[in-house]
Amino acid sequence: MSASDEPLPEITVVAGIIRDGEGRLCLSRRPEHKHQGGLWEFPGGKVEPGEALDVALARELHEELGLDVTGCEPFMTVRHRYPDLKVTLHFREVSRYGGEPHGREGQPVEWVPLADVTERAFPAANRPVALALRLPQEWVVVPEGLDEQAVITGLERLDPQRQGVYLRNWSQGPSLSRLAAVCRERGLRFWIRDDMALAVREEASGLHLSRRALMAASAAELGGFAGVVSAACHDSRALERALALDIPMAVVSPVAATATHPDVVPLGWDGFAALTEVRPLVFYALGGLSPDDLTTAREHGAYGVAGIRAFWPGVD
Ligand SMILES: Nc1nc2c([nH]c(=O)n2[C@H]2C[C@H](O)[C@@H](COP(=O)(O)OP(=O)(O)OP(=O)(O)O)O2)c(=O)[nH]1
Ligand SMILES: [Mg+2]
Repeated sequence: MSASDEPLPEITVVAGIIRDGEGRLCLSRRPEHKHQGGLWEFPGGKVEPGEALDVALARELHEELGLDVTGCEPFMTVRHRYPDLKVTLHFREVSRYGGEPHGREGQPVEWVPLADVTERAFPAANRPVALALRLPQEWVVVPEGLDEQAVITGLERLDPQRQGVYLRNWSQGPSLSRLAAVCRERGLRFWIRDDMALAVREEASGLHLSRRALMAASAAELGGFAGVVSAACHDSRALERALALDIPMAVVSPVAATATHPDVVPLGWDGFAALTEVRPLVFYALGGLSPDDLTTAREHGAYGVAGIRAFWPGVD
């Protein structure tokens, strides 16, 4: 057996997304002599055998930063293969803690504004998490059959902190400019379908590629887009295509059965997890879900949930 055939060591790590009152993130710098030394990280460390993730995170953040963590929720999971090590990184949002973080092991610790986080040099596994921090946890597809005024009313009720919107059926046609203006004015992140020139012109936050556009796209062309490109994916072929094009976000469906596609076999959460595992993208789960499925989605490799009617603000 040659060295390259030997199985890589594998570790499970838990790391904290810790914010202060101004929304800045707590980052620390890894000591030079450690794996990925000198790079910035979300504080945390290895999970011990049989240890629950919450317990491991509280222990690590106490050891490394002197924090007392009393609440945390799943944020996202990234699986990454370094040349010398396979890591499963469970990132968790720290929702309640006491104390002020300080480097108890001599490591530099800083509060970094969200806009500056991507400037820091991170280990390669952190790429999806650095992007996810800037993305909404709910990706809302505008339902069909509404008139323009009803869409505007809905857009005005979405929460820009938590939600982004896909102007799917409105991506072409005369209403688009008016709807895009409402989104920009409200600071609501919005995606346009397939047409990159239009997405640039409307200053869209994102360009969402249907399967057909995904298969036809070129990396050179997409590289010129400053926003976030996402891809509609139903199978590993589409995901491989997205990876080859360096697309950072994928909307994977259908997780559950939907009325709109009764003939399609749903992935189920296990199928979703199998499809997304070991692929360094930011995933949204779509199909038969509601906003209440966020935690389940995050436990199966997604960062966010996507949907149509169950996410669209009701008109009362
Ligand atoms: N904490 C943390 N580790 C990360 C991140 N990104 C990333 O690739 N890693 C990798 C680097 C390491 O291989 C591994 C974390 O292991 P570690 O050496 O910090 O573990 P530990 O805190 O338990 O330290 P030790 O007791 O083994 O010295 O995960 C990240 O954002 N935060
Ligand atoms: Mg550590």
